[in-house]
Amino acid sequence: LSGLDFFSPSVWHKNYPVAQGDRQSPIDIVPHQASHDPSLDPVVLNYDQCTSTKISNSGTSVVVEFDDSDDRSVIRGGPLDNPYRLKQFHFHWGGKGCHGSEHTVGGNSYASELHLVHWNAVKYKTFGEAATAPDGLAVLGIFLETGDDHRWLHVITDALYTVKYKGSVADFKGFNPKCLLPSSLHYWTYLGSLTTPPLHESVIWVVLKEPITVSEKQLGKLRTLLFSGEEENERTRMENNFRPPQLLKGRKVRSSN
Ligand SMILES: Cc1cc(C)cc(S(N)(=O)=O)c1
Ligand SMILES: [Zn+2]
Repeated sequence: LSGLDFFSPSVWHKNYPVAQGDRQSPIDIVPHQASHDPSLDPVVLNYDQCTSTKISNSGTSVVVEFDDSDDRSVIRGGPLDNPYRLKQFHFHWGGKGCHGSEHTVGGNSYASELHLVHWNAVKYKTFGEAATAPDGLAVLGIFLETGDDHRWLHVITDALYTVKYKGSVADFKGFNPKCLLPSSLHYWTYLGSLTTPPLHESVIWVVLKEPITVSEKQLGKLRTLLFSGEEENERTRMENNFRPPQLLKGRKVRSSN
């Protein structure tokens, strides 16, 4: 089995017909076609009280989970009518030297993309319920470009050996993702979906314009993860776990200032 069998966007529509829906993600963002909307407020991230709980290998990415039993860490403002509670973050990346972001900008990919997933706990009782509602989730997308080492990413990459195989989970406490934010919170926003099955059309996307910088060495450590489980005799490296851009289908992308 090649890595392709573990991550095959081109066949998802067979089991998930919504893959060909009207608000699928990711998309190619064309900056000059995005409409600047002066009514768009800045996005506000209250991550001060948030701490992580677990790190896991979901079989498609490495996921850091948070305690979302109260509003200790939320995103609000921007295009959002309510505060959305931080649930988890994860990454998408390419193969050695290849690009691996999901959203592209003017047709250009970044090396990787970080997704901070939040849910609308004002309107919905559980994450699962929010994940199927049109305004249920808000995902903050941050591009990663290669250059110098990121001074805090090593906290995550140093823990990856504990979750090498699909299905593994390990304690991962005390990590605050505010250290992964770029200096500017200027963003593009549009209505979209989860980018891996079940591809629910439940995401308000907020994609930051400014990338963060990580080193090729740090990205390479993400590729030591495996798509496969410990019991499988195939050792399939986790890489190229990104879905390509989907059709805009008439949607408008708005731009904060
Ligand atoms: C399947 C899935 C679940 C979650 C929570 C988030 C995503 S994504 N990549 O759209 O942020 C995908
Ligand atoms: Zn994602």
